Amino acid sequence: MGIIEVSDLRKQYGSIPALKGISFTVEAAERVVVLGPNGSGKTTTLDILGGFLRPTAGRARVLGAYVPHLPLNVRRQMGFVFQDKAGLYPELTVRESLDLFGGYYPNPLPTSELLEKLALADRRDRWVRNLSGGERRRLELAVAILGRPRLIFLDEPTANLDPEARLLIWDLIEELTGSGVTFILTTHNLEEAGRLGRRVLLLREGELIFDGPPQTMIAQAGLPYRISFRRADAALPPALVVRARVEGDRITLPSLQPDEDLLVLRKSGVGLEDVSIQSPTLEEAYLALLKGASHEHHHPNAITPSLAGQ
Ligand SMILES: Nc1ncnc2c1ncn2[C@@H]1O[C@H](COP(=O)(O)OP(=O)(O)OP(=O)(O)O)[C@@H](O)[C@H]1O
Repeated sequence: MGIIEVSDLRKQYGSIPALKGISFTVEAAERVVVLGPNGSGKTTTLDILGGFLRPTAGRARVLGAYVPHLPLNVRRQMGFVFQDKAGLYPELTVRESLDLFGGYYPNPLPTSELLEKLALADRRDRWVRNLSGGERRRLELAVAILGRPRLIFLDEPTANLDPEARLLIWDLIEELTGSGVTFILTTHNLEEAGRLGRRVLLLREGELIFDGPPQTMIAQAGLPYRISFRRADAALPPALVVRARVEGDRITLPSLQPDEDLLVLRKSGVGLEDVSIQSPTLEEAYLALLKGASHEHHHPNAITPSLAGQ
């Protein structure tokens, strides 16, 4: 049984279809990044899985219970950082907040350990109302993990954070995954998605158009690699010269088969120096797949055959 099992989930806000029937399963200790443009249904998905929002149709089972009625013993195993929805009390200090929320759980992490982990030790006596945005986010994360949850939802956990705070959060997420915690998070930062996401769910207009590892997403987009090398005297083979971009003594060649093209180059006697092969980025793949999906999306089943097998 998966930690999360979603089947043909739909959400309609009046006449707005926010989710048009998505299905997926998440296993223990997976780290799933939900990607998609503004309004594609990411927050709606997390809200439904957290038990905060009733789906219009379809089913979602979380830790063995069906949403939206998640019993207390299930909710105690879940942690959340949601945009602008954290129930922090402005008139409490950081330490008082952790002590208060810790009281809700049978075996909370010690406050001192949380302060240390989230680099909040020197802010322990500051009122929540006076915390900076980044400090507040770190406190929200501390509250999310203090009950030792098995499943953590993070909606844009590092939005507007400085690079240091972002790294601290990435390290914490990786550490917790190592101890078996399951994460489902959203981000608009493709670097973050590539770093954290062992699996990507890509939403567009309420439809799931890709589900798989970031590397597969890059491959799926069918974008060229870039072979780059320094110019030598010999001419490029005519088959490749039409694709080459020349800048000073550096030549860049877009290539769908970099290994084959390199072989052709080497055989042709072109002296290659400083050769590098650059893969398309996750961001390029993201943009390409969304464009492909927009092309398809007037058809009733918007998942293209090549994506459907993922
Ligand atoms: N309470 C609501 N009432 C009406 N429409 C809503 C409501 N909440 C969300 N929507 C609409 O549902 C769609 C999906 O919204 P959702 O917040 O899930 O998108 P998102 O992918 O999280 O976007 P973002 O990246 O901007 O956070 C959008 O068109 C949004 O306007």
